[in-house]
Amino acid sequence: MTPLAISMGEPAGIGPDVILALFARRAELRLPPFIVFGHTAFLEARAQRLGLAIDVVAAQPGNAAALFGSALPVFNIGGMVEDRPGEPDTGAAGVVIAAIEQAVSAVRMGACRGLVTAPIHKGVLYGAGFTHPGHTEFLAALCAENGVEPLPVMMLAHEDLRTVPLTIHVPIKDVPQLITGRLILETLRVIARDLRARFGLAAPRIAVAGLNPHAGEGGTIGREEIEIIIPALERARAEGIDAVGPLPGDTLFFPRHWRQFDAVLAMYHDQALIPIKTVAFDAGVNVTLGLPIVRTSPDHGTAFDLAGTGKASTSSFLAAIAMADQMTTKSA
Ligand SMILES: NC(=O)C1=CN([C@@H]2O[C@H](COP(=O)(O)OP(=O)(O)OC[C@H]3O[C@@H](n4cnc5c(N)ncnc54)[C@H](O)[C@@H]3O)[C@@H](O)[C@H]2O)C=CC1
Ligand SMILES: NCC(=O)COP(=O)(O)O
Repeated sequence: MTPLAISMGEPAGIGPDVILALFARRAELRLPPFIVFGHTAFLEARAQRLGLAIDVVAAQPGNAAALFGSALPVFNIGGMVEDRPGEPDTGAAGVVIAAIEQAVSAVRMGACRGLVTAPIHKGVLYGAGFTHPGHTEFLAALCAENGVEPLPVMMLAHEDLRTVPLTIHVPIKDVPQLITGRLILETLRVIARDLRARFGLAAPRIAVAGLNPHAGEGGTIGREEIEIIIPALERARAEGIDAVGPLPGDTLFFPRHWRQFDAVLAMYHDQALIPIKTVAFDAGVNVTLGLPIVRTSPDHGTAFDLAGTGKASTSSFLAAIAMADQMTTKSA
């Protein structure tokens, strides 16, 4: 069976802990085979620290499934990575970045089915010269065809609540300038297409939040709704996209309201992520739409405070593996 690819993420964080903890329970959880793109010696050391009796073996995607029953298959990325939980080191950034690059390459070549990324620490990578805001944009760059990048769309998904931030990791002061009719329309196209293709929803219905309090209160508390969002929604509806809005962001996430929709397009990061992390921090999945590959991730970050302790919850990572498995099995 073609394995899933998992990128190791920030070594000072909980990503490696959670991968190892889940691998240790792979039979009980009936996990699909996966191969970790990371550093073998580091993963051995972290497993030992956590008291997990795991054999770590250098592998290739082609033999990962056969090894998975007896040892953790790792596509080794050369470099120096020390087992120092909670103590990030920019010296390991090259391995973290190369792990993502190699994993994407394996998925694009068909050697792996889909990609699950463990969390990276953006501040640490920026300190080492990484210029992409996060995985989402980096993955789009890695998936460029003839120099043209696909529009990557971040979705946080849990059961029937799915939220999408239109603008992602940008300062809040820049948000109004970044909200354009074109970005709204193109994002809605990606959401509608991937809700059909990846989530199997035949007729997706998308709610769109306003930017301003009370969605601008008829233009008296801001005019972005009237000047930008409403015209974009009219164009989307003319293309057959079932988009409703702009709806006030504060009442949209009242369960009776969001349950009427298959996804909510929010205008900025926290408007989209606070609701899902409030109702489903343990089981939310970050899935990137718009890419030619399947990519999922847990909704949490590196949690330096828990790294190396064995106390991190594995639920969200498990949900991310299950979603990648389901999406790639369907399309296989
Ligand atoms: N996909 C990714 O690569 C993501 C990366 N990050 C990055 O992670 C770093 C830290 O971000 P924070 O805002 O501190 O968020 P965080 O999710 O790392 O931690 C927030 C709080 O939640 C707790 N927590 C997180 N995951 C947990 C788990 N599995 N089990 C139990 N408790 C858990 C932490 O202990 C902490 O108290 C940042 O650099 C951020 O950019 C954040 C989200 C996703
Ligand atoms: N807040 C979500 C997050 O930080 C994940 O970003 P990305 O690395 O998936 O782009």
